Amino acid sequence: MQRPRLALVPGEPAGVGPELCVRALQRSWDADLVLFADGAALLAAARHLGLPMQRPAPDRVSAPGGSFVLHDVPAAVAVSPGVPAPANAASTVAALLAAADACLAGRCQGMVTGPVHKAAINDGGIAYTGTTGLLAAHAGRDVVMMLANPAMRVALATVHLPLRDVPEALTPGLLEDTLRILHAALGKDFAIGDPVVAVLGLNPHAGEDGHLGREEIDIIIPVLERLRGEGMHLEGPLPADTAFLPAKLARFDAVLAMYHDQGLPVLKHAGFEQAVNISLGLPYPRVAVDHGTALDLAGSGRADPSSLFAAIETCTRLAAARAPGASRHEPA
Ligand SMILES: NC(=O)c1ccc[n+]([C@@H]2O[C@H](COP(=O)([O-])OP(=O)(O)OC[C@H]3O[C@@H](n4cnc5c(N)ncnc54)[C@H](O)[C@@H]3O)[C@@H](O)[C@H]2O)c1
Ligand SMILES: N[C@H](C(=O)O)[C@H](O)COP(=O)(O)O
Repeated sequence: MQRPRLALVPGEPAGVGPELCVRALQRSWDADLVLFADGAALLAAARHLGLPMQRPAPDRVSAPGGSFVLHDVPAAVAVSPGVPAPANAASTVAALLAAADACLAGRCQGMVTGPVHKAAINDGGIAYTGTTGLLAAHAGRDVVMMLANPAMRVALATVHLPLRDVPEALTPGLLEDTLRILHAALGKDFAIGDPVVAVLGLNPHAGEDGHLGREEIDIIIPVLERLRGEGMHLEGPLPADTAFLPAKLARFDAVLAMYHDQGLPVLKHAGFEQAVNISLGLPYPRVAVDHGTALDLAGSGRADPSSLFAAIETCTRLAAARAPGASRHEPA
């Protein structure tokens, strides 16, 4: 089977993304990496880290030791590590969309992204709630965010919303679409037959039979009953405070949390370094780091590249599993 070509996008150029990409370019992978980035910021990060980096040339292939293929998306103003410039919001988004276009056109077989600073993009005048939403709108698909590490997979019914907006956003339609996308991806991308999904309640103690909130009774339970009728193996709604107890978690292929901070603190606590963020439902595999821009570390050389490395490995396996004629295997 051919090695997949993966689009690698550092994300916010003033964050740790460029230096983590430079570290990735020192290693050999089972994929060819094509950088969609500001080449000057990458070269500056390499100089700063004292790592080799060859000037990109059109005929170059990626190889360990800093040789890389570049789709150059120059930043509007010089990059200063640790200080995002709103003027660079457009080029940060343009790099993500150029990589998405390469994936949609089949020139790349997957996308790996570093962290993006949501406030910097919005301060630059571009409405942006996250890269998952950007890529979903660009592809015209409904997409589900799922984070995974060796201990667990956690998908989210709602993502980057103010907490006060969550109950209203949690409609039967949204929940049903989310569960269908999650169920299909666990089968197609992760080769799990008849996956078991734990669905959390929204309220404390899953609403305590309606005494602590009615979303479980009015929204979640009817959707679960409907989808169970189609044969999906769904447990819940479970009280979130005990759903992650190891003995329970071991029975689930994935947990669906109702909102961002219901599920992600548990996952990130259990393994920040090895966790990755996978977009389910896109026409191509997209995997991101689980951490943010770490502006406090940018330029220090102390940022841990483990999540980016795990994202490259996961995306390589997902791309290989989707390749024509691929045998089915468990990719992550
Ligand atoms: N994948 C993404 O695009 C992504 C993910 C999460 C947060 N963000 C964004 O990043 C920005 C900053 O978010 P935050 O401060 O809440 O989270 P953060 O992950 O940037 O930082 C939280 C803490 O973790 C540390 N940390 C993060 N990455 C690290 C690494 N690779 N190695 C060592 N330590 C690391 C930081 O130094 C900090 O102490 C926000 O705009 C947020 O929305 C983006
Ligand atoms: N919710 C993600 C996390 O906590 O890791 C993160 O903010 C990035 O999401 P996007 O890939 O949609 O930007």
